[in-house]
Amino acid sequence: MNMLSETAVEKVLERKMTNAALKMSGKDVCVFYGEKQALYNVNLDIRENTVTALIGPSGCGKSTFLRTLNRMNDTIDNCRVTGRISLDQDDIYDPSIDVVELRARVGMVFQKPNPFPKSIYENVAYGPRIHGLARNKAEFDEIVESSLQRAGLWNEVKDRLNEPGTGLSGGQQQRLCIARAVAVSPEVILMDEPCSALDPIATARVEELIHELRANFTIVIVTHSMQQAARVSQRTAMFHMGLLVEENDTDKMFTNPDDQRTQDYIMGRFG
Ligand SMILES: Nc1ncnc2c1ncn2[C@@H]1O[C@H](COP(=O)(O)OP(=O)(O)OP(=O)(O)O)[C@@H](O)[C@H]1O
Repeated sequence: MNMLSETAVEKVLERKMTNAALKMSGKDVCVFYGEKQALYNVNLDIRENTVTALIGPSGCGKSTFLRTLNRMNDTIDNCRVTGRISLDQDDIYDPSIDVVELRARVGMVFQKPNPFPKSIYENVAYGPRIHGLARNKAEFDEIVESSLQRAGLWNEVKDRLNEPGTGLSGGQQQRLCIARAVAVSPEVILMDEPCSALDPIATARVEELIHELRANFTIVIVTHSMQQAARVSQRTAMFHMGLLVEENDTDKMFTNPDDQRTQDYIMGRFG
């Protein structure tokens, strides 16, 4: 966060953590791809202003669970979700839910940076435009600037807002995608291995950003990197073969996990 000192940010976060309210909740979530079941009765709470990391070996269902949180699975043919997933108590699979609005409230950042083939400015202004969040140029300018500020990218791009987003470096493109997600004022941001295509310096920058974004957003991140989960999250959920085997405070998870499978995974014994 650019406007507050680090100590001020820590204080805000500390206050928010102690009162962290339930933001989303999965109850008995099962997911099927055709005949194949990918998730089995997952129960997981996502707390406000908290970074929740989803970890586990390849194919365990982390991304599948992440995608249930904003119904991205709807876009996959033959994918079926059962159970209940709520956002502020409301069932997001209820037929009355407007999926476009849901995805504005629960935004997503993908593995590979995927800016639109448009200018940096337009990449950020696009969402606010389709959701009618600004009335005139001044309001769009304000959203674009504040979103780029929040994504820690403003100073690097403020003099070239009309240049293509695809001309930025990989790390800058990913921060542009984060600015794009932030621009529609989501409540929750889902991140599916957001650093897997980035070098260590760009990764560190995005991790720092995740830490700052927590003051204003609830974040759920899928990561293959245990070190990353330990660095960025406060809660960690460990999946194995479609089951949620453990959910715990991140510190505990990485020092003294309750489940043997978590221990084995953390020690590199499988996956
Ligand atoms: N579109 C799909 N169609 C059919 N099966 C799928 C599809 N997507 C995922 N699966 C299967 O569902 C299971 C869980 O996959 P998922 O991608 O959620 O795991 P993951 O833990 O995120 O894995 P990775 O770390 O490798 O990305 C796997 O067996 C996978 O093959």
